[in-house]
Amino acid sequence: MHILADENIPLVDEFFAGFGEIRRMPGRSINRAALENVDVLLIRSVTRVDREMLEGSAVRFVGTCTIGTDHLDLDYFEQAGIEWASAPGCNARGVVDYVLGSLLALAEVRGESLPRRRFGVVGAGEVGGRLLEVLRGLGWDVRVCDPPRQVREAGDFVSLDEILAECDVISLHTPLTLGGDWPTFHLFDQARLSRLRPGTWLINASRGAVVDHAALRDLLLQRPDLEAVLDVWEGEPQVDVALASLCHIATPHIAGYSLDGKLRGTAQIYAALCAARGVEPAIELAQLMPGPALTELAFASSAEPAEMLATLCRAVYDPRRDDADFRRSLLGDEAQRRAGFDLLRKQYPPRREIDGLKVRIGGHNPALDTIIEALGARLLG
Ligand SMILES: NC(=O)C1=CN([C@@H]2O[C@H](COP(=O)(O)OP(=O)(O)OC[C@H]3O[C@@H](n4cnc5c(N)ncnc54)[C@H](O)[C@@H]3O)[C@@H](O)[C@H]2O)C=CC1
Ligand SMILES: O=C(O)C(=O)[C@H](O)COP(=O)(O)O
Repeated sequence: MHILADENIPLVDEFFAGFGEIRRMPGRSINRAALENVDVLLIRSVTRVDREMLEGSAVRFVGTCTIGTDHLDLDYFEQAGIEWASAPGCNARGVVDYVLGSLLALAEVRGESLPRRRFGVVGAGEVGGRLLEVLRGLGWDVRVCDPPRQVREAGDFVSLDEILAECDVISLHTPLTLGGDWPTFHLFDQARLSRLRPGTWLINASRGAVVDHAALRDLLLQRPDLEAVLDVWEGEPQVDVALASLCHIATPHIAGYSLDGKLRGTAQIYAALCAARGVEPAIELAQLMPGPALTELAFASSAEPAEMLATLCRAVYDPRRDDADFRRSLLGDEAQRRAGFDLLRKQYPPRREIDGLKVRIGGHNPALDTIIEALGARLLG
């Protein structure tokens, strides 16, 4: 079996060497010509895989080590009988940690208390669903908009109009879709953006084109009361530099880049290929996952809850560092900026997830216990 893999997929040898010969390439360079004799294609989000690329090739399995599938022509895969797999939920926790870090940064700079805000989560799947759980666990006021789920199940869902009218933090977690009943391309267009409540914070760590970038740029120029956090960009690796300079946090599509999330993505595709080939999985992620550098944090029971929350989150991940690195990369010309976008992602330092934390409290304080539980961290006895 011949496997072609994006060079940025970690642990490819450890998981896939038993299947055959592995060749690696930069994901953006994978094209039709590169597929000669390739049976299995392992990619990330930067490789568009469609009929034009695959027709006439030997590829019979496409695995994307990502949550998103908007870079795949799934209708064509179905027609052509090509098996495929994505990695649902693999890096969802990383995105939640990114949103938490962004909220803490915004609260600090605006001098605001997060529990006083009303949060709107748009899209409550793997990422939005986990975010919702954490925010509600913290006792914060959250509204959820997810029309596809709303038609399938009971729940306290609200419309997008209600989110716009009632929420002053809006976090977007939908897939990027062009068709269907609830398309999300430019879901936040000029008309919807203009309805943001005074002082709203808008966070997009889903896909760039869910927000109309030109409209957001114009709005931010007119409305200094608003704050934006963008991890994803229309047309990335090209970035609207003027828009980035207006954002409070701007990052190069790394919200989900926890080490745990990346390794889980590879492991999920390995499991899917094993299932597709009728092979019993022989490799376990737990054996390959390194231990975290930060093993434990300890607080006195007199710790102030809001400060403990910020300390816990920032000890594991603070997106302001990624924001600073990204802004420096935007100082070059366009070619340098595009290269910088990819390089920051390729050389991303290991980052762990907040729910892997172990926390010790010296004494009893139920408010602190609630925070630890909401974050999914482990309270040590
Ligand atoms: N920035 C990053 O590093 C990462 C970004 N992502 C992106 O985050 C997004 C969410 O990922 P998941 O939660 O795993 O996806 P998911 O498919 O599990 O959940 C998406 C949810 O959005 C809902 N939805 C669909 N259309 C909607 C609409 N018009 N309005 C409101 N809700 C709608 C769906 O019903 C579903 O519940 C995707 O775009 C994914 O590609 C995922 C991981 C990392
Ligand atoms: O999983 C997803 O979906 C994401 O957005 C990933 O974080 C994207 O990572 P790359 O595949 O672009 O490395």
